[in-house]
Amino acid sequence: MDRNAIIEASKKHDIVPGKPYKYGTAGFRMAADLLEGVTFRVGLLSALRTRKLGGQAIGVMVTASHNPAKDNGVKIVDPMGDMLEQEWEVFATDLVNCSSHEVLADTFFKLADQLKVDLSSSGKVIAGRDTRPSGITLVQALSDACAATNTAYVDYKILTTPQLHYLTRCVNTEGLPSSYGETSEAGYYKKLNSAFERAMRGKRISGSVTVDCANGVGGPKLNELLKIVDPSKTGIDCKVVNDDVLKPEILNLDCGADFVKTRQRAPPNPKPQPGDRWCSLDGDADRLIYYWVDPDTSSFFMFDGDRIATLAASFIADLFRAAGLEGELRIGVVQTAYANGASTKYIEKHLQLPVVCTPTGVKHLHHAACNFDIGVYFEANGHGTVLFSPDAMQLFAKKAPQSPAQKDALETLQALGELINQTVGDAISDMLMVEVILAHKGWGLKDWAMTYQDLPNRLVRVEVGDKDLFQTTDAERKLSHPAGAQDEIDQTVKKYTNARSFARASGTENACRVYAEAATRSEADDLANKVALIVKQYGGGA
Ligand SMILES: CC(=O)N[C@H]1[C@@H](OP(=O)(O)O)O[C@H](CO)[C@@H](O)[C@@H]1O
Repeated sequence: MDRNAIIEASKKHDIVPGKPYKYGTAGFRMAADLLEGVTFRVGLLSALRTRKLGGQAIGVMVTASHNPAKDNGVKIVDPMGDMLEQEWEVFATDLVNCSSHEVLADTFFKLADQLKVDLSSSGKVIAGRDTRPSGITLVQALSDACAATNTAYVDYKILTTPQLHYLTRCVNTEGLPSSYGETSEAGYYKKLNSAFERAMRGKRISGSVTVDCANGVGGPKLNELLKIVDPSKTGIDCKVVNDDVLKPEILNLDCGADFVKTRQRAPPNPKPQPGDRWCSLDGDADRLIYYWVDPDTSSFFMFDGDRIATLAASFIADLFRAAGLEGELRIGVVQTAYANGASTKYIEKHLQLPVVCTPTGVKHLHHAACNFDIGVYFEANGHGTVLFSPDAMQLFAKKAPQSPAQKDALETLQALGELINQTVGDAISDMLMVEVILAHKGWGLKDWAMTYQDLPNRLVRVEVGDKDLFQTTDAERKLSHPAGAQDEIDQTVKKYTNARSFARASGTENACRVYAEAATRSEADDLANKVALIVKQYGGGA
């Protein structure tokens, strides 16, 4: 491998030196012009990682996020489709923060040495990007890094984030008994469609579902899937809205999962009619939020990640009982501190399932979910999935059913394991899962809404002088630094009924986040504002 080739390629994608960057909650995030040099360096890291893993392919995704002007991201996907191993996040950070092209090339060779990577072996990187034009120059930086390091490179062009995770796993399991599916976008649709039909088991979906696609990549991809879905088999009636990807400026504008979750209301356009079942994806189709306007009360009701997790966990636990598997496999739910306290209580007390709390970011939830035979994980914002361990899948296939009901439950479990994306939270796959579960339970949204009542809550973004002053412990539920801040938060929380509040530095934005919940709306709002003031006070001046 040629040092000069790396230096020359790096010069084409200069990086604006500034503050040090860290591999955050979901990869590196920053304005597109800065991200170009970062993406080149992510390519170098991937060239090392694929070789370290014996040539298994590494995925790199350039993604859409909430603010198309400022907030762009690049992240690395490991061979089985899960997030980059944490130890390697540090190496990624080291490469990104190199001060010159020469230092970068030297650091690359030094890391190869340190990690005992054979640079003469072969490696492979596959890439995907969202619908924004900035993605084109970003993947060019990636492909230049691969060329300079003799790494095979395949550009899958525009994809949803979960599709790239799917493809990464498929490439690496091709021809193996553990093959995850056909390594193509068409293979992804085929797998979903066939598992969806099998999971429905002749049940019919009642009413239509309207999917707001945030004017992001989920729109065209969902339309692709719908081309092969046969509604006569399941009764699915899926209407796709906000699927215009030709105008990048309207991505996530007044629509999408993040809009619905943070504003706690439906997108203004098109406007849902009372009683209609709606859901929203986010810009790269890895988050999902359901909602409706209750025709009886005319009030807006949202089914966020916590609700989707409880729905999935209760259905799968019922199937376990029906299949005679109780006690044989462990089901658990993984949440973050942002999960509504009422959902946690419902899972522990009503469903009688264990709950684990991890730091923010699906990489943490995913790893914790792997510790269960069936691990249901969702962030409150609608990002999550259900992981079925290989042992669990084998048991469903092998166990001899004692009755037609057991056979039915075992086959439904098997189909769910195929339908639900096993690599990462996938809004399209999760949406089909929700439709399957509602149809099996014979539930309308009212039934789903009645399972428990959310505690009123408020999430506030607080700009501070230095967010890095804020360090947390206890799965981000407490501040260890700055000294004194947590005591003040504790004293404030005590003054409210059924209250909980915490603060942490965002891993994707230059700000802190404060979450508060309490018995009433006004108490939750008031508490959030008080804690935000404490954070501001300790935040090192704006
Ligand atoms: C409160 C919240 O929604 N935080 C989001 C947000 O992370 P922050 O580290 O809070 O900025 O972006 C992450 C990546 O999309 C997502 O995983 C996470 O849930």
